[in-house]
Amino acid sequence: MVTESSVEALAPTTTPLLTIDDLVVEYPRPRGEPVRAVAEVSFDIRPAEILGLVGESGSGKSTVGMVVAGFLRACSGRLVIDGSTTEDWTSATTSGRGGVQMIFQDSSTALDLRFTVAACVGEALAGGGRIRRRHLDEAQTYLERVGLDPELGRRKPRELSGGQKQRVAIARALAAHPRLLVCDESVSALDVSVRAKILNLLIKIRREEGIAILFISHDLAVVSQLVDRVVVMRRGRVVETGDVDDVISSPTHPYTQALLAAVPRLEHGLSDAAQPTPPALGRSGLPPEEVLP
Ligand SMILES: Nc1ncnc2c1ncn2[C@@H]1O[C@H](COP(=O)(O)OP(=O)(O)OP(=O)(O)O)[C@@H](O)[C@H]1O
Repeated sequence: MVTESSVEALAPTTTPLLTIDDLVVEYPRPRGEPVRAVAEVSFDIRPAEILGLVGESGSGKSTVGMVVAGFLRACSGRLVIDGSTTEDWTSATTSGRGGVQMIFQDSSTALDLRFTVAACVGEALAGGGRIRRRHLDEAQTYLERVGLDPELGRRKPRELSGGQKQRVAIARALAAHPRLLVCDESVSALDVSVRAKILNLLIKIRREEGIAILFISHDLAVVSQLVDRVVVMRRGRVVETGDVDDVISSPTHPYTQALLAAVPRLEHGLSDAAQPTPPALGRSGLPPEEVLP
């Protein structure tokens, strides 16, 4: 378990957990030129850091997340994760990349709806092998870790609420012992109070388990509550990167300024008394406390 002081010791001079250099991704088309979705994207993620990836729809965020998680091949570029370099993109597989787990907006896509909740988590513990009694028993501890009653393990995913399903998806991801969690619009479909609870859970996971998180969202207001640093993408390219406090208080790129202007509750800064106070993140490198409502 990573303690607060050890997380502090990891930031920010430590070797990055993940480095992406000059990533280029194209989607082939049956006819005509391929679609270039991502061009020359570079950034890194430090151990136990929460990095936000923001931008409007179609800016390439999910594409980057899918490459990081190993579900999609890049055309060129370099990805170093935990010291091992990927340049041969033909090695990307549908089973994803070791050490990285991805959680989507619709958790149903990651859960086998025929299974019980315990079996969905147990499947990850079984590592592709047969799900045994001990995996189902151990699954209960993972359900508890994400704040679910282990009794829910007997249900099928369709018998759960959206927030509960998202917790199961997180439990399943944790069961695979990732170093990095890619969350792609993972809270976007949830109502405000459930969303806050899931954000708090991600904060707890980072604090207690030292897992880094790449948090993909079009919603700067949500991102500002959670992340240490932010990468802003537009039309497949990175336009701005920085500590979230700096980017929100003094955005340098006109596109970031426009994105911020489109978020009324951030317009007058994070200290707006009408809004929940976001955690003091970024500069200190300290893990945040659970301050969300
Ligand atoms: N399978 C695909 N085939 C062809 N083009 C694609 C495919 N998937 C995405 N694209 C294109 O790649 C670009 C980036 O898409 P991507 O989904 O990565 O953006 P995004 O920022 O995650 O958007 P959103 O927030 O709407 O999910 C877009 O122009 C999109 O139309």
